[in-house]
Amino acid sequence: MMFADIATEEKQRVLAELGEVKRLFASRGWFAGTSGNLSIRAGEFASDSFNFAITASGKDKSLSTPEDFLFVDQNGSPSETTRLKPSAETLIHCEIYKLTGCGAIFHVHTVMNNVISELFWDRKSIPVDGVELIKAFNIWEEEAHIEIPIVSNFAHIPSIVPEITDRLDPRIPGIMLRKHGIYAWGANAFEAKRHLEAFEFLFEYVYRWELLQRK
Ligand SMILES: CSC[C@@H](O)[C@@H](O)C(=O)COP(=O)(O)O
Ligand SMILES: [Zn+2]
Repeated sequence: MMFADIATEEKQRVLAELGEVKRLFASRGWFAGTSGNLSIRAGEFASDSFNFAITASGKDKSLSTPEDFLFVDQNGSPSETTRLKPSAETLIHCEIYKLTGCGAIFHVHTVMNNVISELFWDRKSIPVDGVELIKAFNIWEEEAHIEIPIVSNFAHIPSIVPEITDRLDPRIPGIMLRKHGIYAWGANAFEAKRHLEAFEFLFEYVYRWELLQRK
């Protein structure tokens, strides 16, 4: 969908929702040292044509300013003239939208997600066994076992993308970057937030349980 064809109200809705999520996550300390980025799609999705609003790069995300977000297209290029720079990790958002057709993507760095990504790096995924909160991912089997994929982290962002393409599991609405952070997505901001919160809960559960087993 062309950016010019998206209604002004839809663009305003997306910016308002992003602002709200950003403030909430900032209050949880989820944007340490300018880390993290958030995006919400605006308008219709086609795998080769879509637009989304994303956090501008390198900003203090605990502050709210008129220059917090900009719209980009499916290639990560600004949809309109702006002096703002999109997140350095915009290409990861582009790829996740393309692969899933989702409506929102939230990325945060936490100590817990960094520790757990290194703890399970050898197996390239984080195992979770039968924890109730797996249901937040719409997985309803009794005692479900899931594996949350972990991919390599490179300073050169385009190098991270092929591994995401390869490892993304359609059942699991998130992917971990090694010693970097989690990307979680959903059909809309409500769902992406639910998924992100569930991931962080499960990471802490798995970490604590793992420590108890090792005693
Ligand atoms: C300042 S450390 C975090 C960054 O390197 C990056 O991983 C990140 O999440 C934020 O980058 P940004 O370009 O602001 O979206
Ligand atoms: Zn990051």
